[in-house]
Amino acid sequence: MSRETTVQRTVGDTDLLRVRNLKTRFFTEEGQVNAVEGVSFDVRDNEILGIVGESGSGKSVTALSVIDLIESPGRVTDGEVWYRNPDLAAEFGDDPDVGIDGDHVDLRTVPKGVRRALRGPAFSTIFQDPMSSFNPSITVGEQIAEAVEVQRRARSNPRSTRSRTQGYGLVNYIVDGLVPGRSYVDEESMDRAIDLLSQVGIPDPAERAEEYPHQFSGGMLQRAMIAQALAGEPDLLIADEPTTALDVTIQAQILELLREIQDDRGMSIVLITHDLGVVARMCDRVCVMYAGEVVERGSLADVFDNPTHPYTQGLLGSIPDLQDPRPRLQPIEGNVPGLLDSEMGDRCYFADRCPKAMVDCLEKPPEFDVGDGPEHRTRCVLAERNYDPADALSSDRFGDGGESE
Ligand SMILES: Nc1ncnc2c1ncn2[C@@H]1O[C@H](COP(=O)(O)OP(=O)(O)OP(=O)(O)O)[C@@H](O)[C@H]1O
Ligand code: NI
Repeated sequence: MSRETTVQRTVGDTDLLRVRNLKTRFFTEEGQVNAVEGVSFDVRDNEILGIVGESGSGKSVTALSVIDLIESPGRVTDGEVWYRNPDLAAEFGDDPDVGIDGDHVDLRTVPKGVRRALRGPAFSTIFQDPMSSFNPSITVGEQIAEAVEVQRRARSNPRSTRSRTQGYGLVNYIVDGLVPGRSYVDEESMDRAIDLLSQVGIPDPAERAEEYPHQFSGGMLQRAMIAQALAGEPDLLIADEPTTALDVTIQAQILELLREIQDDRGMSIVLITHDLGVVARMCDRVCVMYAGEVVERGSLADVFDNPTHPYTQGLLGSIPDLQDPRPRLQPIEGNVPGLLDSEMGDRCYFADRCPKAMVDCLEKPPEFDVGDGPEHRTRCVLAERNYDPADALSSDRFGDGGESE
């Protein structure tokens, strides 16, 4: 599917994904938590997009919202997720309920089952903890072969994308519901699994395929998880802190591997990390998140060479030496807010930690065009005016406990 998509795509249209004004809330006993607060970004073909920010800034929830994996008490309440897929666009072309824009389909408007069916062949994910992606009682090879099999059955169905994806969804659903210990993968799928294990750099892949997850080291299991994620030949791989738990040497190897597979397959990666060193080394473009918003975005050079938002400046002020194993971030003073709707208010969320906060910041800043590159945007009034100490905001202007005395 991904190859066809590449051939058929509109000339000049390089956006695989366009996320617009995405909002995700958790409805908790303490109140409504605005975890994602109107996030917009694009993922291009063949790129690695970084999403960076402190813990609790909304990176993971943003990614889960894109692939429709938010669970109760959470819900995506607003926004659009435009995915480029000509087959899907043609399939739903005459459906008045589905948003279509050229080859792009707004996934928030397609049936749930179709969306679920896209996980695997369109989008796949890897996480910090590879153990969570594997069943401890089934061999690694079998689990990867299963992913291959599901994908193959989906492809062998000659009918339309809709029935194909629905078929996939159904199979996926059935596979998910089966008890552990099954062993029905055929030889061809197992061969493919072994091939995938070898592609991600696992030595003696045929032997390793017969082992169980606990027999793998952390780095090797991370590789196996990547193999599993590649089984469906996805257009987009979402990697959420894929190397955080690994030691520096293994981390470098896994990053190298991600770079390689991205290159070889021409796929796109969204790389979520709190580590600016990783962003600098891996990413083509960057979104900086704070308190559920993208506060600055642009090319790596835009954001790293000319950071405009004081939050980005703060993060970059704390960028570590890549060779230096000491702690990664010197935290900016103060804490990420709790994101309770009742405490957020209509202001710049960073103002109470910002060394350049002004009276203007009591109003919520829009996304400004920085003007130094075609796509450099920032949610800070400093894009339009200089800091003036006469307008400085004293901490007692926040009635919400944001003062840092
Ligand atoms: N199930 C939930 N219920 C309530 N709030 C939640 C839930 N899941 C996430 N949140 C809130 O959403 C916000 C964003 O969380 P998220 O996990 O996206 O942060 P993150 O940037 O990925 O952080 P980290 O670097 O620690 O992974 C946080 O304030 C978090 O408390
Ligand atoms: Ni996270």
